[in-house]
Amino acid sequence: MIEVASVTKSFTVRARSGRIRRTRTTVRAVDEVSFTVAPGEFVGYLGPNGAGKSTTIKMLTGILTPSSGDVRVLGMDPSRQRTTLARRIGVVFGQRTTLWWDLPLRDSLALLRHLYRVDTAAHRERLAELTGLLELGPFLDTPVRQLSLGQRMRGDLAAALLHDPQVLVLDEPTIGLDVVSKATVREFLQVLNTERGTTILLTTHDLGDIERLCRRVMIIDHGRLAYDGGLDRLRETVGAERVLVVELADSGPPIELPDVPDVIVERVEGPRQWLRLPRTANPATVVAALAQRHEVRDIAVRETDIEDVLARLYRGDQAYWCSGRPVAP
Ligand SMILES: Nc1ncnc2c1ncn2[C@@H]1O[C@H](COP(=O)(O)OP(=O)(O)OP(=O)(O)O)[C@@H](O)[C@H]1O
Repeated sequence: MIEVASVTKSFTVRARSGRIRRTRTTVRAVDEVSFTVAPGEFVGYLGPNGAGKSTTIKMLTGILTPSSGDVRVLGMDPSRQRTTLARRIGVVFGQRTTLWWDLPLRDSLALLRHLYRVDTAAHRERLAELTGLLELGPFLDTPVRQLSLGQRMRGDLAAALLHDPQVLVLDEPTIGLDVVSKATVREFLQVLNTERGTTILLTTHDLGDIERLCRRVMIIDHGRLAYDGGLDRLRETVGAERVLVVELADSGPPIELPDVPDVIVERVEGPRQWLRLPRTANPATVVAALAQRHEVRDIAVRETDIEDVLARLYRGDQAYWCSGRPVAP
């Protein structure tokens, strides 16, 4: 559905070096990136600021042409077949709108019907469906400029999906939204993916989006694909720790477990203690060692926040890798 093979995109940047002299430098925004996205997948595309996410998305949608390598979306070359491709994919840039500012939302969507060449009956049916799912009814007749950010984003999603595309590419669709609007957008995307089978590539800095929606994540850093796989494997690969929250029968000093080294008590609150375990430690062994020495009332295992995992990765605590195999930075 989406095939990216050894794609590089370089930009030439001119900078002033002195009062008159200008120097040219080349920035490799995307550097030899390869991945494929199969039909029906929901993939998160992550990376720190300036990593190369938007540049990749612009190449997938034909806005930018790769400097080298090959991009195929639905079998098409996006930069050469941009118009044809536009009728088969949906694109949402959270920071921009495709809607006409002065027109009521309904009229903007009607104009897009002509651009996408959707016939009237199909448009009516699709609009009714999207109006229901995205709860557009109360503001369909409001000019776009008067919509709240959350309402506008729902309008933009409807605009991107009016022509029933097989692939949806989203660049920060929940940016700036409140918790309720975020939940509406996420629920909608989930339905779209699971019930309609729409293939979705989602770029976001919001890890809530990723944790709730994506089975697979790709991480790009300095233009290179640094990870491609599941969130769980990412936690394991980064060597993230787990925390055991233990509730003892009585308050006491920090727990000591000489048989299980590397377990650190990070917090004590009355009878409750927080034990940090390295990823390699088996929680069952720790629980057994605890039970031998203490009367345990309750125990819960807490996975490390994916935010911490990514912060470690972005700081460069780990070697670069792809598909579990380290690759040179
Ligand atoms: N038109 C351009 N000319 C020169 N450099 C560019 C251009 N577009 C992007 N870049 C550079 O390419 C790199 C990648 O930028 P890109 O916008 O793809 O990052 P991003 O991952 O989308 O970042 P963010 O999360 O901040 O949106 C950055 O160093 C950026 O400055």
